[in-house]
Amino acid sequence: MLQRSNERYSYNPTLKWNPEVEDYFINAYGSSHFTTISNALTRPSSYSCIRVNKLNSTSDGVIEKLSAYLMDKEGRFEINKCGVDRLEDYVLFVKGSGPHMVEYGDGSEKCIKEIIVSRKCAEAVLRGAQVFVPGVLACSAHVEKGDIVAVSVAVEQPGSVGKWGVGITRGTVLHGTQTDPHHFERTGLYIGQGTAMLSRVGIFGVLQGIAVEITNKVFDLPSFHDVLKGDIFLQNLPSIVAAHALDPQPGERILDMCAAPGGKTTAIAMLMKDKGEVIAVDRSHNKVLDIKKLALEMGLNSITAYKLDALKAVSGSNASTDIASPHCSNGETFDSPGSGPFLLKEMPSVSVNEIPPLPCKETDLPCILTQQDNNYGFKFSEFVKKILSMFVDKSRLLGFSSEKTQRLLQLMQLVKEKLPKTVVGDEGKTNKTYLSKADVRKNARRMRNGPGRSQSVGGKVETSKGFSQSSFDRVLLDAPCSALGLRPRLFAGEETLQTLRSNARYQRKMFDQAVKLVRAGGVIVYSTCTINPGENEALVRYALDTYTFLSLAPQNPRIGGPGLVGSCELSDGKYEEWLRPGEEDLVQKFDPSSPLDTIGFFIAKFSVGQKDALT
Ligand SMILES: C[S@@+](CC[C@H](N)C(=O)[O-])C[C@H]1O[C@@H](n2cnc3c(N)ncnc32)[C@H](O)[C@@H]1O
Repeated sequence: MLQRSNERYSYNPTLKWNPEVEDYFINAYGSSHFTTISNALTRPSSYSCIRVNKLNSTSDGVIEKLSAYLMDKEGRFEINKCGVDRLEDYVLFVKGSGPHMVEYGDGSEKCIKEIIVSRKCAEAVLRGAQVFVPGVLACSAHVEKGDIVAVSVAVEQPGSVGKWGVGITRGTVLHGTQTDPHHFERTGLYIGQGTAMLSRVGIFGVLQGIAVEITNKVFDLPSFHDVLKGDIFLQNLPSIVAAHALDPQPGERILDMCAAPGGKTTAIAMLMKDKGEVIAVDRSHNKVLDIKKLALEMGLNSITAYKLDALKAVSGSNASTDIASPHCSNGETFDSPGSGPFLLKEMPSVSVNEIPPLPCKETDLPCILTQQDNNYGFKFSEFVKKILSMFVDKSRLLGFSSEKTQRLLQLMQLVKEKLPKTVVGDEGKTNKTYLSKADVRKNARRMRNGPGRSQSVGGKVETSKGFSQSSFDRVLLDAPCSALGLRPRLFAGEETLQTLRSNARYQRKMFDQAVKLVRAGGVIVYSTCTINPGENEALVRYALDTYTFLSLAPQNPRIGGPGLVGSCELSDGKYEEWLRPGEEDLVQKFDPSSPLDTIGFFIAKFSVGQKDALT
């Protein structure tokens, strides 16, 4: 048996990149600096940055309330004002610690029980979160509620045909011996130890809740889940700085083009003292609900949120949308479906009883799909994929990360609940019962909007048809991007030069819309949470060269470093141009390895002169 008591596992991950991307970054940053950045990305920032909602009357004494909350955590966390000019009176840093050596085991000679979590789950744990049920991939046999478990992470490994994969499926049982097929993953990267809040059966039997409460963490940062809701907001320092760069004034009309979950939208509304109009749009229905919920929690009335594709933000605009959307900073994958005719119309009838009981394992999926095809003589797999394709980026459909699988399972459950009740006869012929048109419409709405919608604040989301040209004083484009600045990051190999360039094309199309929407004399702020110059400095070059009436404007506060000057030759022989001398100090680039210890981030602020007829 594998004995883990008193063994020590140091936290020392190496970030894996696609080799082409690595070469490109080395060219941009220099070899040793890029290694430093890459290493910094594998660690969380050493502090949590908290924005206090000054406008909320209950926020009085929030520092005291926060201190009391942190004191309850055995006084492990120090709280300080951030010390940055203009942010000093409302931005706090809560200092964490790490990496720590964790002693795995309960001190006894017994074989240690373990769980393996998905990478996304591990990244959240390293930032202070607990392990939630959907994040658990595998678990030792016989784990019971209250057991001490060691938590490790399944990081993507090179698989067959050049693809990356975790090589482990949800629900896997770990046997604790060296002959366990998952021994390799189990000797992987350990991120802490905690107490199981559910038994093994429970963990794989429910869809949500805390699976493990982490007690010994490799990185010790507090969890702010549900703490002082409405009074404080956990936000990265550069995001707060981006809202300041926009410099919104009370009474103005502001557009936040990619706004969900609303971190910067609410920061902007606060800076405007909630006077004026902040229009926040996002293309995802559920995410628009998130913005509305946050605005309501914070008591901000100046915010109006709409569902809108920012590529069509100018009313009457017919910008092409045939470019794959980047996966954005918050790990967004499930966008709500578009408004096209929903597939219930074409939905075949299925025997409700035959849809496999949930939960089932990811490995079961191909089997379920084929079985259903065989059983019913229609392509059940196509049916499920069709539903899925409305929620996830098609190109990543086959990736089946644990979150996606979980979502698929939820969807299948929903399908099961909402399908017309049919009975399969002896000969396999179906006797159909039909739903009324109203039921069909209601079901379609439920499936489109997700099960939680009726519980959400506001429930309804308005779709905007776009806005008139030059109708905003200021526009923030916090663009969806490759998110290669987010920390901690345990794997980066999924991004290729091709995906990075596709992101850049997408961002330029969005920027074109921003330029049309802002008035002459107004301001555009462009930001990303990536260190990729193709999505940052090259966007600035595109903007300045395409729209000669734009100029880079100074930012206040400016605490980030300079942008990259120069250009680089790409693999297809084309050149990517970055900044020109003199421009570098007008943008701010947050380097994750700098003493500010932030995520990687980029901000450019443009002043808009007299627009020419072409825009
Ligand atoms: C970087 S996140 C925005 C974070 C947000 N600004 C904040 O501070 O909380 C990018 C957002 O862009 C949205 N998005 C992606 N493509 C979009 C599009 N075509 N139109 C509108 N929103 C889009 C995503 O849904 C995601 O919420």
